[in-house]
Formats: sequence, structure tokens, C-alpha cells
Amino acid sequence: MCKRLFDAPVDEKEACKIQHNNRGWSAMNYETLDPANQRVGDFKESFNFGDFADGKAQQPIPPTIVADEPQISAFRDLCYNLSLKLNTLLGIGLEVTPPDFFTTAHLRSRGPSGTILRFLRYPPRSALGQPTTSNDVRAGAHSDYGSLTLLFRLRGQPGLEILLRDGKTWSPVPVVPPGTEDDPAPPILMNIGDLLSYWTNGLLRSTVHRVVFPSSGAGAGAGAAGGGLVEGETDLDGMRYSIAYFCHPFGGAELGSVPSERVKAYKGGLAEGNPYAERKVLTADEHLKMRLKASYAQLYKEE
Ligand SMILES: O=C(O)CCC(=O)C(=O)O
Ligand SMILES: [Fe+2]
Repeated sequence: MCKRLFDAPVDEKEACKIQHNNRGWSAMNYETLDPANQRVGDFKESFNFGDFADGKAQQPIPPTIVADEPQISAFRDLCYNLSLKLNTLLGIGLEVTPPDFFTTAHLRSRGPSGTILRFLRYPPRSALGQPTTSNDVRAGAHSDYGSLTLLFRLRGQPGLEILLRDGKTWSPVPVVPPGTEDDPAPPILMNIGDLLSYWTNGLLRSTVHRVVFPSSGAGAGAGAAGGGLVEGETDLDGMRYSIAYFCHPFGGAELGSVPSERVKAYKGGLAEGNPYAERKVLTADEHLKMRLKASYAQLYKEE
């Protein structure tokens, strides 16, 4: 479905261009996740889905995937249900009072949220019209803007790296970590985002990560990504595909530290856990707007 979407004629995608509501299509190099260090934007295309109502998207959708809307909506619902469970487990683990503190902040009944289901496609270097430098990345270094992220990747498509505590070493995140080799699909990766970092004074770290071009070997160029992919998929032309579900609480949720003895006892400090943090209590909406403005310079330049 991702392949069909991104293969759609460019005017179909153009008609769904990303808006200030963070929904829609973002073209190659349009988003820059690490503006301080990138020469050009990310070498990726993405499509963000916001809310659905009765299986219908509440935003323009390329005709090519209109028939898929109910399935995308159902998948988004599954991600939502899983994110609520994970939020409950985090509340229990951190001894937050009440333990469903995070969960209730995420209920759809609380109001609109920044939650986004995102399809992503990253071309191989060989498919780019422009020469790339060693500094160019598929997705620049960043932390995620929501509370937690669910990430779905494909076998044979490495590239995701996290920044270690030392602040300079990048470590690859295996798609199929040891013990999951026999799973029918790679496990869902869960990442902590900025909001859980705010809420826990940095006890939960908003992991800085990026997506790099493979240097050589698996997934490096056209054809190389064929081996070990999902059954039936042999022709992805070296493209890397992923899907991210960015879980956000309702827009008015305040990001002060949560009632928890464990959080209170944590002395690591917010600055260590979240590079963007200042100790001013923002709402989820204020934080999201701030982050979007930094990564979509073109979209926000008139303001
Ligand atoms: O594609 C991936 O593996 C990661 C994407 C990502 O970090 C993001 O979209 O925020
Ligand atoms: Fe990310």
C-alpha cells in the first residue's frame, strides 16, 4: 500500500500536500529533522494520516488509495489500542498516581490530538537525481514529538540508529533482534518521545535517532533489498519502507512532571533527558507547534 501511494502521480500527491495540521504528503527533501546539521532536507517521502471518522480520512487522500481507507483506519485504531495499553504499563511501572494517568490523557474522548500514522519511503542513493555527500541522511537526527512511537520496519531494511548516552556514538537498531528471528513479522519497535520525557523529568529518555543510507551490503542499492523481505515482496527497488505511529495526548494536556515518587526521586534532570526542554510547562499542542516549525521551514516561513 505504501508503494502504491508513493508511486501515485505527483499531482495526486501534490493535491494532498502537508498542511499546518501536520496531515498529508511531504515530498523528498521537504522535511528537515536536523536543520542545524543538514545541507538539504531528509531523503524520504512521507504521508501523514490524522483522524478518521467512520473509516473515512478527514483530509485529502490520493485517489490511488481511497479504496484502502477503511484498512488504514482500522490499522490506526489497532495502534491506538496498543498505545493505550503501553501507556497504562508505563504508569504502573513508574508508580504514577493514579496509574492510568498517561492513559486517560490519551483517550480520544478528551479531544483532538496530534496523533499521526505516517507512511515513509526512503529511496536508495542510486535512485537520486543528485549526488549525495557522506553528511546526507534519510532522516536527520531528532527525537520524536509525541509521547511514544510505534515503528514498523521490514526485514533486510536496516538504517535506524540511536544516539548513545555519550552523545556521539550512533548504534544501529536491529530490525530483527536476537530471539525474534522466527517471528512471522519483525517486532514493533517502541520509542519514547519528548512528552514522556517532560512528564517524567527525563527519567524516560526521548531517544535521539536518525535513519542513514546503508553504506554497502544489505539494502545498499537497487535490488539489494530483495533478500529476506516480507514474503511475496521481491521488487522494492532498494527502497526502504517503514510505518510510524506517533502517539500524542489531547492537545490541552499539560506536560509538567507527573505525580510519582519514582519520578520525584529521579535527579537526572530534564535537560539530560530531552535536549529541547526548558522547565516551562507547555501543553502538548504548544510543544508540537514548536517542533513542526523547526522541521518544516518552508511551510512556516510566511509566519
Ligand atoms: O523510518 C524509520 O525507521 C524511522 C522514522 C522516524 O524516526 C520518524 O519518522 O520519526
Ligand atoms: Fe523518529
